[in-house]
Amino acid sequence: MTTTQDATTTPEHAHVPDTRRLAPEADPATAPAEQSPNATLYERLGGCYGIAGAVDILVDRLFQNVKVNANEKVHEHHGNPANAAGYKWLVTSWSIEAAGGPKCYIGHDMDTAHEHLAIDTAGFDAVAKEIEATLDFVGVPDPELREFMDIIEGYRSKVVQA
Ligand code: HEM
Repeated sequence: MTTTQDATTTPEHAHVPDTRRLAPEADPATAPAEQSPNATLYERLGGCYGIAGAVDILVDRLFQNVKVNANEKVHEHHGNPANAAGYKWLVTSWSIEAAGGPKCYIGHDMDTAHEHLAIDTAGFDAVAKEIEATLDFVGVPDPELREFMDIIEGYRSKVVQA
């Protein structure tokens, strides 16, 4: 027997969970239930769950982005799916610290991390576009989105070394 979808009901899968809204219930330690008016950007982005959720999507997109991977040295890293999990951890923890959250980043500073990659302005712009599009995609409000993009822009001169 086959079942038919009732057009008047919303199918289960149509509901896309908002990871930022889930954060307080999911992890009260990192995302306070009540946000004070002077909450850090880290808190306003939804704490560890909000940031990790965005980075999960971002890194998958970066690994597939044609402009980002036009740089052969970048592609040596981003072209290998085995690098995804570790890279997601590093970018998540870097972002947590950059947004004013707890100290947890164990990777290199931004100069050292990118010095062997010969990243040019076009490469940086391609990544910045993906970061902005991803924050928008997961529903980060405009003030928080702008604040985080200003932080990213502040690292341009350290990352662009070509
Ligand atoms: C402000 C912007 C950026 C941030 C915050 C950032 C963040 C990071 C972090 C946290 C790491 C890990 C460092 C480590 O392994 O210790 C990393 C490595 C890397 N980044 Fe970036 N990145 C930025 C821009 C870019 C751009 C524009 C590209 C390419 C066009 C890029 C490509 C890479 C690659 C390929 C690696 C891995 C290098 C390796 O392990 O050989 N990044 N980045």
